[in-house]
Amino acid sequence: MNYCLETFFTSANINQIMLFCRAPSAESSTGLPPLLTSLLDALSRLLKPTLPPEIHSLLFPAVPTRARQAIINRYDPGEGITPHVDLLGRFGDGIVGVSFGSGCVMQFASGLKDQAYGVYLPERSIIVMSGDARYKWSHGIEEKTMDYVQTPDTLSGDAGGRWMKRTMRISITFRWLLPGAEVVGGAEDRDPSG
Ligand SMILES: O=C(O)CCC(=O)C(=O)O
Ligand SMILES: [Fe+2]
Repeated sequence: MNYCLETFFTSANINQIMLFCRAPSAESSTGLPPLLTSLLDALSRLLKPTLPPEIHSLLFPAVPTRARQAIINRYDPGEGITPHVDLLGRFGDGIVGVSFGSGCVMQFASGLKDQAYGVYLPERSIIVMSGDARYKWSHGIEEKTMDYVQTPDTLSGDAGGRWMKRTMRISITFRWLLPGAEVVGGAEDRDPSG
């Protein structure tokens, strides 16, 4: 969190940073900053026991052959992101992200099924999107300063949920760039889905 604030979010009007890294074999690739590389290593380690092996190797291949993007978003309380599916023409399957500083509810909606769910992403939690979650469901964050959350202790009883106040949240999300998509430029590069 402090690294991001000191390195990237040095002024109030910067709230999104994108970093790109080519596949290791590519010439002139400097790679991601060491802190993000260590974060990826930690995610790989932490998720190994829980993710299905094919999803784990999709996210953390032994030898990456594709270019990767890290997108870092900063949200002050009350800010959010419009529901979207990450750009189909730019990003591949397998998205992994971490919340820092604050939790928030992420809304998932499926137009096809006419269904919507809010999922609380606690601070320091990891989210993985793949398959239908990546392609068929939109995700977004409502512009709120608090989220009403049912916690495990309230789910079963009738005590209801709890209001969780948002503080500044920084998310770091890693996505694969589709072949050719590592060539950056043009108006579409700044959009709600990054
Ligand atoms: O802040 C987040 O966790 C989500 C960011 C996101 O969906 C995006 O940048 O495409
Ligand atoms: Fe997204």
